[in-house]
Amino acid sequence: MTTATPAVRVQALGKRFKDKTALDDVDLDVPEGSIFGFLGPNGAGKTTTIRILLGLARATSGRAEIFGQDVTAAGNDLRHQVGYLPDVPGFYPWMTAPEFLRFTGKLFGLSDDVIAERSAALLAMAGLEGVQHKVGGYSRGMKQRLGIAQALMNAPRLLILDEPTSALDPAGRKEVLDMINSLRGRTTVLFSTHILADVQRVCDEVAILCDGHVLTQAPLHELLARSGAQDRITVEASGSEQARARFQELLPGIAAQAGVDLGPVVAAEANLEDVFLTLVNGEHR
Ligand SMILES: Nc1ncnc2c1ncn2[C@@H]1O[C@H](COP(=O)(O)OP(=O)(O)OP(=O)(O)O)[C@@H](O)[C@H]1O
Repeated sequence: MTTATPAVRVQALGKRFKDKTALDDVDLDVPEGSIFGFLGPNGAGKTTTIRILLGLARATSGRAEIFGQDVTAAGNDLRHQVGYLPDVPGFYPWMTAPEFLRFTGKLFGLSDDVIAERSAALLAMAGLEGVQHKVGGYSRGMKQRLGIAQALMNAPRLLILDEPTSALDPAGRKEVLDMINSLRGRTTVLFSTHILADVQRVCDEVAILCDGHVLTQAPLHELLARSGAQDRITVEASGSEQARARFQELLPGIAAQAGVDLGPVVAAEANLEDVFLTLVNGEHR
C-alpha cells in the first residue's frame, strides 16, 4: 500500500442544493502521476465535485484536499499548481492561439521568455503549431486542445478537465485523448466524462460516480478483471484458403499445449461498459 500523499483526496464529501443532494459521502483518492477517469452519467455530481476542489463552490460536509492541503484554505501557492479546463470553456474569438497563450501566461505573471518557450511546446503538443487563423474559426476539437494547452501554461502539477471530449466527434476525441495521454508521467490528470471508451483508452485509475455516490474506485485493470470479462486473442491469418483452414485445424492443439481453453474466435476486448452497467444497475435495483 502506498503512503504517498495523493494529488487529490476527498473524504465524506457532501453537497446539498436546497432539497437536492448532489453529493453524498463521496470518497476519492487520485494518486499523484495518474490519469484518473472520473466517470458518471449526467447529473452524477462530477462538476459539483470539481467546483468544490477548485474553490468555486463550498461543500456542505466532508473534506477535500489537493496535495495534502484543504481546498477551503488554499492560497495562491496551491492554486498555481492546478490547471483547469471547464466543460464549456470561453475563448476570445479574435485572438490567435499564440496570442491566447501569451494572454494566459501574462495572467499567471510569467516572463516573456517562459511564455515563448512554453507556448511553443504547448502549441506543438496541441497540434496547433503554425495555425494562423483566429480561435473564432476553430473546430471544437481545436478549441478543446487549445483549452488544454492554456490550462497547462502554468506547468501545473494537477490538471483538471471537465468533460473534455463530450462535444467532440470521434476524430476530435482521439486527438484530445492523445494529448491527455502524452501528459502521462508529467502531470496528474483528473478528467470527468460519461464516455466509457475514453476512460478505457487513457486512464490508469477510475472512480464511478452515480447519483452523488462513488460506486467504486480502482485501477482500470482491476475493474476490468472484476467484470469477469476476458480478453480474447485475435489472430489475423493470410495465405491460401487451404493454409488458413489447416491453421485453424492446428489451433486447438496449440491452445491445448499452452493450457488454454479455446472459445469461439471473435474480436472483442474486456469492456468497462460491463462493469459500469453492473454497478449502476445494482445501485438502482
Ligand atoms: N446550482 C445548483 N442548484 C441546484 N442543483 C444543482 C446545482 N448545480 C448542480 N445541481 C444538481 O446537482 C446534481 C449534480 O450536478 P453536476 O452538474 O455536478 O453533475 P455532472 O455529473 O457534472 O453532470 P453533467 O454531466 O450533466 O454535467 C444534478 O442533479 C444537478 O441538477
